[in-house]
Order: sequence, then C-alpha cells, then structure tokens
Amino acid sequence: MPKVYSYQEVAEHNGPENCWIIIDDKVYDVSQFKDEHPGGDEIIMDLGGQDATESFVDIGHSDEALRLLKDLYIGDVDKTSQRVSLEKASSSENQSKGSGTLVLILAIVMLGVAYYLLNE
Ligand code: HEM
Repeated sequence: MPKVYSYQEVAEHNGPENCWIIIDDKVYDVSQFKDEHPGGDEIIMDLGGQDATESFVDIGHSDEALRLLKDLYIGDVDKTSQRVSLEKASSSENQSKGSGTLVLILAIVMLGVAYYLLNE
C-alpha cells in the first residue's frame, strides 16, 4: 500500500531541503533531484508543495523524465483532503506594489498639470 498524504502535508514541504511536488495525484520528493534537474532547480522550487501536473505536462517531458519520476515517488495524494493554495511572496506581488507607486506618481503629476492649466 502506498503512503497517502493530504494536500496540507504536501504543502508543508515547500522548502529547499524538503521539497515535494504532486504530478498526476502522486507525490514526489524532489529535494535532491531539483539540483540535477535539466530545467533548473528554481522552476521546481517555485512549485514546491504544490500540484505541478500542468507545468510538467506542458513542457512535454521525455520518457527519460518519466523514468526518473519513478525513483522520486513517495506516495499518493489524498484527493478527498482539502486543497490548499500556497501564497508565497511572489515577484508578481512586488510588481503590483511597484505599479501602485507608479499610479500614485502619475496621479500627482496629473494634479500638477491640472493645477497649472487652471491657473493659466
Ligand atoms: C520531478 C519532476 C521532474 C522531472 C523528473 C523532470 C525531468 C526533466 C528532464 C529529464 C529534463 C530534460 C528533458 C527531458 O528529458 O524531457 C527536463 C527538462 C525541463 N524541465 Fe523538468 N522535470 C520535472 C519537473 C519539472 C517541472 C515541475 C517543471 C516546471 C515547469 C519542469 C520544467 C522543465 C523545463 C523548462 C525543462 C527544459 C530544459 C531545457 O531544455 O532547457 N520540470 N526535466
């Protein structure tokens, strides 16, 4: 019987030393493998603790990649468990903060222009 993990348990393994990912409802420990991954460790780390099925399939991984997966398999995910979304401090969050500042500067500039035009 394979070991069964909840989405929560998998989500807790999202660090560099303890990195699990889900592909096709199976749980893989990629803590060591990520350093050897031909596509780089960061791309895998970003998906640590999460379901990486879509990304894995989209890349069109080879049979060799599928073979490698077998060695990393540690169990199945409990599909009845509550799904969790990992909110990491992502770069998109920083980007939106950056664009917020830009909007503020633009608003100030526009107010300045309006003030100038009204006083002409
Ligand atoms: C444990 C899971 C994974 C394994 C065993 C694996 C294995 C491999 C292997 C063997 C290659 C070389 C090309 C090939 O044989 O297809 C590769 C390339 C690549 N992988 Fe993964 N991969 C995994 C997960 C992922 C994930 C989750 C992503 C996320 C998008 C990813 C993105 C890529 C990319 C972008 C390349 C292309 C690298 C290049 O050709 O420049 N891989 N992977």
